[in-house]
Amino acid sequence: MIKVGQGFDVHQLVEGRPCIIGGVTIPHEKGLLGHSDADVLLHAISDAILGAIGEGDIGRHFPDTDQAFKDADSLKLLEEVWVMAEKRGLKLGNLDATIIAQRPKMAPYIPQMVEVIAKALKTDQANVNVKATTTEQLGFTGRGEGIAAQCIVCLTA
Ligand SMILES: Nc1ccn([C@@H]2O[C@H](COP(=O)(O)O)[C@@H](O)[C@H]2O)c(=O)n1
Ligand SMILES: C[C@@]1(CO)OP(=O)(O)OP(=O)(O)OC[C@H]1O
Repeated sequence: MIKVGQGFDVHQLVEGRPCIIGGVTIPHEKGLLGHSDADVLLHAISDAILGAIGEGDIGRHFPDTDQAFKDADSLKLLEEVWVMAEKRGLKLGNLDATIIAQRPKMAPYIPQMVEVIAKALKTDQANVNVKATTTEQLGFTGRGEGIAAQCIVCLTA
């Protein structure tokens, strides 16, 4: 059995917040705003997994109206989502994710993101691909107002 899912998320970039992406804190003059730590990449991955198993999205499981998730570590949320996939007898086939950001430069941090994500999903790093693109200064990402991420996953029984 093969299950596929896709996820997409956006968070605003503001001053006074840490810039945490893929479980890695990246030095930057702005950080991502959210109820949780606003890790846009881990949210897109979580939503892709939840999509693959027909379980809606992270807002359904970890509501932003619940103080329990205020400043929540999104890596812990991803680990909880992964338990739901494992309970269905599923393993990660592979995932492919894209961070959409004009700045900061993600490339130096991507190997560490892959390591963190592979560990959370109990898989080989070869099954996890993370990449980044600018939008050539166009749109909200291009103006540095926010960062987006998207992900597709393939889960196998
Ligand atoms: N925030 C980003 C955006 C891009 N990269 C890397 O730079 C390459 C060129 O980006 P383009 O948008 O001009 O295609 C891209 O392939 C990424 O490797 C990055 O590290 N951080
Ligand atoms: C992650 C959660 C946790 O309350 O809060 P946010 O950081 O606001 O992130 P979002 O991508 O809007 O998803 C909703 C919530 O699940």
